[in-house]
Amino acid sequence: MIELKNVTRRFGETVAVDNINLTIETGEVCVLVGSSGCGKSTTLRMINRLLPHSEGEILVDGEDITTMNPEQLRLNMGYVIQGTGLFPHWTVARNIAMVPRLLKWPKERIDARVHELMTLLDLDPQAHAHKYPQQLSGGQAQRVGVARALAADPNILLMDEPFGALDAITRENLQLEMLRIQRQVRKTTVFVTHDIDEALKLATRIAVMDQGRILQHDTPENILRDPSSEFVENLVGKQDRGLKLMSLQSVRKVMTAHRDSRHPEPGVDTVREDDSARLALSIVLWQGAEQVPVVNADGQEIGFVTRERLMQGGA
Ligand SMILES: Nc1ncnc2c1ncn2[C@@H]1O[C@H](COP(=O)(O)OP(=O)(O)OP(=O)(O)O)[C@@H](O)[C@H]1O
Repeated sequence: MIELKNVTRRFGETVAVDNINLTIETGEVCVLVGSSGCGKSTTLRMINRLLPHSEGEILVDGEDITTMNPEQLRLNMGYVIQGTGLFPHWTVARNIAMVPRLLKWPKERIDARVHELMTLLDLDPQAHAHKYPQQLSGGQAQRVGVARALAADPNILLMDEPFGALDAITRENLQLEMLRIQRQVRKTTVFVTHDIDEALKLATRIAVMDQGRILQHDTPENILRDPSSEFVENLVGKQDRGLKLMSLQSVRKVMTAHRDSRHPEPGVDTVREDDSARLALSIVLWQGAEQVPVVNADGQEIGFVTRERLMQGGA
C-alpha cells in the first residue's frame, strides 16, 4: 500500500503538487490523469524518491520512505517511462536483466527470468533477446521497458505515460497486454496519463488532478456516473459518457444465457462474453439486428444479448 499524506512539492515559487492525500491499495492500479503540468509526474517521482517532497509524508506499507535507503526503495519499484529509457548499447536481454544483475542473482536464474518475462510480454526470446533497442519497433521497445521494470518482481510498478509515444493500434495492444499481465502478477501500480480513455480502461481507481490538486479519486464507473465538478465532467466528456460506461461493462453482465451451450450459426457475427457492451451495441446497430449471439472462450454459443437490453445498458 502507498499512502501520500498532505504531500506538497514546490519548485521555487511554483507549487507543482499542492497538499494531496492519496491512498493506493495493494494490487490496485491507480491512474493519475489530468492536463499537462498538473503535477502527475512530480507525484510519481516523489514516490520513488527521484524527487524529494517539500512537505507531508509518503508511506510504503506503513513505512516512511524518507527513512528508507533510496536505492533499496527503487529496487522494489519498477519504473517505466515514455521512450523506454533502455540502454542503447545493451542487448534486450541485458537491459531486462539490469536489476537482477545489480542484485547479483546467479546467471541461470537471470537467464530463466529474462526468458520468462519476454514470453509474458509476447516477445519471442530467440528472435529478440540479442537485438539492440534501435533494432526494435516502438511497441517492442516499450514491452522491453515493462519487462525490465518487472524483472526483480518488485511489489510496486510506477509507469509514466509509458504508451504515450506509440501509435493508436500499438497503444491499444499494449493496454490489453497490461490488463492481462496485471491479472497474472497483480502489482500495486501508479500509472500516469493525460488520456482519459486510457485511464478508464486500465484503472482500478482514477485520481483526477488539476493545478497540483486531486479533484476526485474514485472508480472509473463512479467518475463517469458522478463527476465531482465541471472540470471532471468535461474531462470525461459530457456527451459520450453513456458510451464510455458501456465500454466498462462486459457482455456477460447484460446477456441472456442459453440453458445449454451450442455451436454458433456459421457466418453470423458474435461477441465474446468478456467483450464490452459497447462492442455488442455497435454490432447490432451496424447490422440492424435485434440481437447478437454470445460465445465463450471455446467458441461455443452460450447466450445472446438484445438491442433493447443494450440500449438500457449505458443509463
Ligand atoms: N524540475 C522542475 N523545475 C521547475 N519546475 C518544474 C520541474 N518539474 C516540474 N515542474 C513544474 O511543476 C508543475 C508540474 O509538472 P509535472 O511534470 O509534474 O506535470 P505533469 O502533469 O506530469 O505534466 P505532463 O503531462 O506535461 O508531463 C509544472 O508547472 C512544471 O512546470
